[in-house]
Amino acid sequence: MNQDQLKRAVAEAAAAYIAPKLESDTIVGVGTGSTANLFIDCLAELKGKFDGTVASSEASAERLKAHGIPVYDLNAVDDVLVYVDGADETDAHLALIKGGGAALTREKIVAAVAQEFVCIADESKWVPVLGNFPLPVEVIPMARSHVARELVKLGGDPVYRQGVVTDNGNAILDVHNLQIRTPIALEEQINNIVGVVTNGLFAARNADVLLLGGANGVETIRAGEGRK
Ligand SMILES: O=C(CO)[C@H](O)[C@H](O)COP(=O)(O)O
Repeated sequence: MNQDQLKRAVAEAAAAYIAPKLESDTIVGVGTGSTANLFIDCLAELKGKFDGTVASSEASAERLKAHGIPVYDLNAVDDVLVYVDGADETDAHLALIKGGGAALTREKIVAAVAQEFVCIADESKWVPVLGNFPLPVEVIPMARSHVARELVKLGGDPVYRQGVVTDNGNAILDVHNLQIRTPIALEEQINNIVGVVTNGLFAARNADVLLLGGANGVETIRAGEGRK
């Protein structure tokens, strides 16, 4: 299977994973990116079996609405049963790098609210140590140079993502050349830099379940259990 087929397989697996949990009042959190888009298409098949969704980006909200799936403001819902989203990298603890699609802040908010975070990824995203994928950091535009200098002090090489404005009106710095051996500590350290909105490490709130698509099909990996 090529990468697109693997993405489709994990999207279908996610729909099958959540289907038995859905009730008429269920709100599903929906992520952003090409894998999440395929999940949205699968979710359309389950329309009517749940109440609606909250989306982690304007792009995902548009795709959901195009399928006729209700999209709620997060402030209007009490509970998100499950959040399904892709990732740019995952380690064996299901700590993630996300934000390749610049939606990291809203993704982190919906993941924080959700009872369960199901990550969907193809095998290329599985890494021994996070950091080969440049770590996205969302910054308030006027703080961009300050934050970049602080990121250099942490050993990274920040690169301004030209021409990208997040859904929140902010800029993205992609931090290259980090070997992230203590993701929870680094996530906190970067978030403490004045001017940072958030960074793409999902380590303090990692995924609970990873549906990983590879040559042998889709593996279900639970946080704390490792790969069988
Ligand atoms: O974090 C994200 C968007 O901000 C995506 O989940 C991540 O970039 C993976 O994208 P794709 O499924 O297209 O490989």
